[in-house]
Amino acid sequence: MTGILGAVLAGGRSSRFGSDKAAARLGGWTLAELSSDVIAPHVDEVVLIGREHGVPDLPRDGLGPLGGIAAALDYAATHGYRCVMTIGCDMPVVPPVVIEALLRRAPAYCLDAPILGVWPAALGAHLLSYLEVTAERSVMGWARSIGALPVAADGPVPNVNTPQDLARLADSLLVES
Ligand SMILES: Nc1nc2c(ncn2[C@@H]2O[C@H](COP(=O)(O)OP(=O)(O)OP(=O)(O)O)[C@@H](O)[C@H]2O)c(=O)[nH]1
Repeated sequence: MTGILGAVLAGGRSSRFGSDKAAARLGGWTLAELSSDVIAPHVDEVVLIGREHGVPDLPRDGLGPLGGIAAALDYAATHGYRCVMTIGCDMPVVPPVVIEALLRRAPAYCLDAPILGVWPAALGAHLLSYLEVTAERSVMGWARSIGALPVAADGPVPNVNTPQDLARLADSLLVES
């Protein structure tokens, strides 16, 4: 057993964005690269999870981010990791203090952006049966069901869903999008 796997969820449809969000650029880097950089200092390895990325999703459509988390937990368990920190590829800016709070309280998720969380790798089987027996697809719903602690960010955690979100974030950081 080693430490923590970092998993950037980079699948989904990006329908509100209009093209693959993971590849959109902010200040010269892709959103997926920036989200990887957010968690990289806190984990042992970072992988991208999604159909066209490093670790494939579960072979089942329509699961959304929870399907990506299930694929990450499976990768973590089969590679000897104790737990997984997940982040969306659309979360390029997160205060380090939020990441540290999540790691201290694991299992825990960010109240303002529940895809950002730390989960024991051993929960993979639980998540698979949860996806079988419920129609619930929100990460927060599953997080509550396992008793994960909500961590308040106490500040903005920007989430890029639309080109306007990206433009606003670029303006606030004084960089190009
Ligand atoms: N691996 C994986 N990641 C996903 C999946 N669905 C969503 N995500 C990721 O989860 C995060 C939040 O996704 P959403 O914005 O809710 O959904 P989306 O499909 O990307 O975008 P919309 O079509 O606009 O809702 C993003 O980082 C997505 O890349 C999925 O099925 N698999």
